Amino acid sequence: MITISNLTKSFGTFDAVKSVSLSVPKGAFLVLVGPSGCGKSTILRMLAGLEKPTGGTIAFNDKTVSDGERGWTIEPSQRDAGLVFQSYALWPHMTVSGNVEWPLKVARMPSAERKARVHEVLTLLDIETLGARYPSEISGGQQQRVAIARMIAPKPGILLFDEPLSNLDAKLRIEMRTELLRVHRATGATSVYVTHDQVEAMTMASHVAVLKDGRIEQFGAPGDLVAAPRTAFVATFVGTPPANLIVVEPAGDGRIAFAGEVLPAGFALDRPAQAMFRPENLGVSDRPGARTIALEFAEASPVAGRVMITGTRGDLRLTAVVNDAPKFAPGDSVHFAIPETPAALYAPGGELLA
Ligand SMILES: Nc1ncnc2c1ncn2[C@@H]1O[C@H](COP(=O)(O)OP(=O)(O)OP(=O)(O)O)[C@@H](O)[C@H]1O
Repeated sequence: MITISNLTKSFGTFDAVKSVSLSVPKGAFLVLVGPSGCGKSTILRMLAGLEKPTGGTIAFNDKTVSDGERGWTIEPSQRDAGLVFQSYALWPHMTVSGNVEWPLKVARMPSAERKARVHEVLTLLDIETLGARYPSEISGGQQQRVAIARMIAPKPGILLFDEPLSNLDAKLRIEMRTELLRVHRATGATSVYVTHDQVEAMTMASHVAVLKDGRIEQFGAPGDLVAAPRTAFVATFVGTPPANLIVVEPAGDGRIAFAGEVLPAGFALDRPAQAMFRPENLGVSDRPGARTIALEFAEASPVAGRVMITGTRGDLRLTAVVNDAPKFAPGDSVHFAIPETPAALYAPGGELLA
């Protein structure tokens, strides 16, 4: 179990992490996701004990390991947490087995037990035949497996991952996601995983925290975030593809105005807002219709037997996912049909209205 309470971190006058609170049960796979600079690595480094919080506390299994108010933090090596970075940082002069055995030597585990444990984790990661090789003699994907084997060898209760798959090619990354989850389950540990890739977050997490500017925008199960995004930012950040957000203004007589168009609306609006429409709720046509708006065709791509069409006009960008669509060429007009009622309405500042 991990409990983070009012965690803050300032670098001089800059607040990188602002009063973050969340709690996950033992065995959870928590993903911290958000755009570059949102503070996710700083939170992970505080969990690892590499960085002292400015305020707030971190507890592992009800034991406080960092306390910002009192200004103390338990050493990284004493926290029962293992860390894997984006760069594998294996010791080049040691074999694969030597690398994995090292933390066990440091922990003074007897030799026979050490050898058995090394064999066990290399087998778990499917690299038991590579034990005698040096890091320069194995592939990037294999090196990352060794780094993970080395982290889990001493059986830490908390596994920390900082963008561990971002150096791998796309296919290997997808394979390694499944592998990592298998290892996570086999260890029974609680994992925290940092990524800027929302697809990775949504496919791997039991719990997701979406971060922006050092704050949690929303914390919950992946499905809940997609089904009910609490802020406009979350709505446009999660989902494949993410939802459309249109700035709308009241235009009198139950109508709304956006992007120079006026359409009848199925909802009351008395001030400007951001309306969210899901890609699967928009229609596309090569001809105008009753509730359509014309955008310039940008791109089309197949997604799981359906087709995703994107159009742009100035700042407005709409994406629809439909069963089939006419063939569009660059420069064509795509007429997007807009439902009467949006899936959600957000204030101009991003808070959920309805
Ligand atoms: N040691 C430091 N001194 C000053 N500012 C820092 C320091 N470490 C991080 N920051 C700043 O804190 C903010 C959060 O950084 P952090 O590395 O946590 O972001 P991130 O979400 O992990 O981003 P990325 O995905 O780019 O790694 C950034 O604006 C960063 O410049």
